Amino acid sequence: MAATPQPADALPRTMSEVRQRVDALDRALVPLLVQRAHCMHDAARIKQHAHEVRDEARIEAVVHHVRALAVQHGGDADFMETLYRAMMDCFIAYEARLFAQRSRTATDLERP
Ligand SMILES: O=C(O)C(=O)C[C@]1(C(=O)O)C=C[C@@H](O)C=C1
Repeated sequence: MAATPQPADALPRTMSEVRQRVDALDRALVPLLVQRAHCMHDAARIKQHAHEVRDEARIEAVVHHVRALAVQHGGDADFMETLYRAMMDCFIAYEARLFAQRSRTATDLERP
């Protein structure tokens, strides 16, 4: 998502150009998402009880934060909230799986 609208002469004219831009953004995004997923390993190691994995108060705090960040970067707060709620559901499912594995093996997980 660009911080400011692009000048008309810099706008992509073809789908190939649009997709090149999307691919470049994904190359930047995926490593950050991998790092975010690594935080779930840490959370699954630190949390003591399965009911702590989903933390509604923290979810609302993250949503509040990313809505403000979206606006700050010229984006749409409602879109960012929808994206983050769906994404956090995925992270929570991932963390729950890690927590269950940890509980089964009764050993602390190491970061990959
Ligand atoms: O902050 C936590 O407790 C986390 O485990 C991280 C995270 C997140 O994806 O940001 C995931 C699960 C919780 O429900 C809240 C937030």
